[in-house]
Amino acid sequence: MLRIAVPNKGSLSGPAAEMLHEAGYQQRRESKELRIVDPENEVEFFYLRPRDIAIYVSSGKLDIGITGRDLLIDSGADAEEILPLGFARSTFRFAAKPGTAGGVADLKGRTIATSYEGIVTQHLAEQGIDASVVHLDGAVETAIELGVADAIADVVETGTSLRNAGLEVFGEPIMKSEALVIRRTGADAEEPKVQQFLRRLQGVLVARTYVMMDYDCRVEQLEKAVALTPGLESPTVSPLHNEGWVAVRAMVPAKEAQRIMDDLYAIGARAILTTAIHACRL
Ligand SMILES: Nc1ncnc2c1ncn2[C@@H]1O[C@H](COP(=O)(O)OP(=O)(O)OP(=O)(O)O)[C@@H](O)[C@H]1O
Ligand SMILES: O=P(O)(O)OC[C@H]1O[C@H](OP(=O)(O)OP(=O)(O)O)[C@H](O)[C@@H]1O
Ligand SMILES: [Mg+2]
Repeated sequence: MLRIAVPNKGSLSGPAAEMLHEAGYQQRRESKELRIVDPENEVEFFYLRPRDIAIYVSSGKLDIGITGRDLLIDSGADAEEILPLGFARSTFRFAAKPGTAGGVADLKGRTIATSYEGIVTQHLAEQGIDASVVHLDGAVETAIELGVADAIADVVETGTSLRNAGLEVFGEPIMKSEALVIRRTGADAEEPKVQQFLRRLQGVLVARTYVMMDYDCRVEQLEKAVALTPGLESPTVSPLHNEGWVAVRAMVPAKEAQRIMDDLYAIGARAILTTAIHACRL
């Protein structure tokens, strides 16, 4: 049975459960459940604090886990990413009151509050900056106002939390994060159960990113049309009863679907339809 760590709270937990559900796995019914077994799929899910997941996975007691790249790196645990999942995207940045700091060099001798002490300490060491780091559990934006720190280092997504606290980012982003599937560093990459799990999640990612497009076009326009919709391998082209016409079917990126439909229409394609993909194995 494959043993998988899943975030039990916070920004990662809802989207992770949703993705696992879309991949056909049973998920817990109520938020207090700590562990469930999905016998049909031969997996067991452990609902753990997002921060602890890399540590469990690195211990080898759990095979894989879902966590954020920032949490993985911050933990210092001996685990590595094997599949980025495209949700909980964020950057990790320094921020301070406007005008107090222009770059990381200005942090020399200052105090920085953060919930990600590992990332910040490592980054400051790499930059050769001697500064103090204060660990806080959350809501670090308030630390400056209350005089606990001169600057903060925190997760930034929309920037709303910083704006609300009257703070401004400075310096280059320290890292970009998103949700990941992780495993113990150097664990068997070919393990069939792990591979099957990854294929299912990849199927969800593809189903979310692509739509299926169908259209009819004149044979003379086929080359131009196929250049607009090359598909993943190559589009399916079938004859139509009307001579001189073909039906074409190809996967296209969902974000580009409307533009592609306009371009196909402009070269004479008709009956252009898109349909959602619910699941797939490439
Ligand atoms: N507003 C956000 N937008 C996108 N990702 C976020 C956001 N806040 C946190 N994350 C990501 O979520 C992960 C942190 O999860 P965690 O549950 O520890 O914190 P949280 O989502 O802030 O929840 P809480 O602080 O309420 O416990 C990190 O990978 C982080 O990058
Ligand atoms: O740039 P934004 O879109 O505002 O998102 C970033 C904020 O979201 C998270 O805070 P959360 O609400 O989880 O509170 P926390 O600080 O207690 O973790 C994170 O710690 C930032 O404060
Ligand atoms: Mg938080």
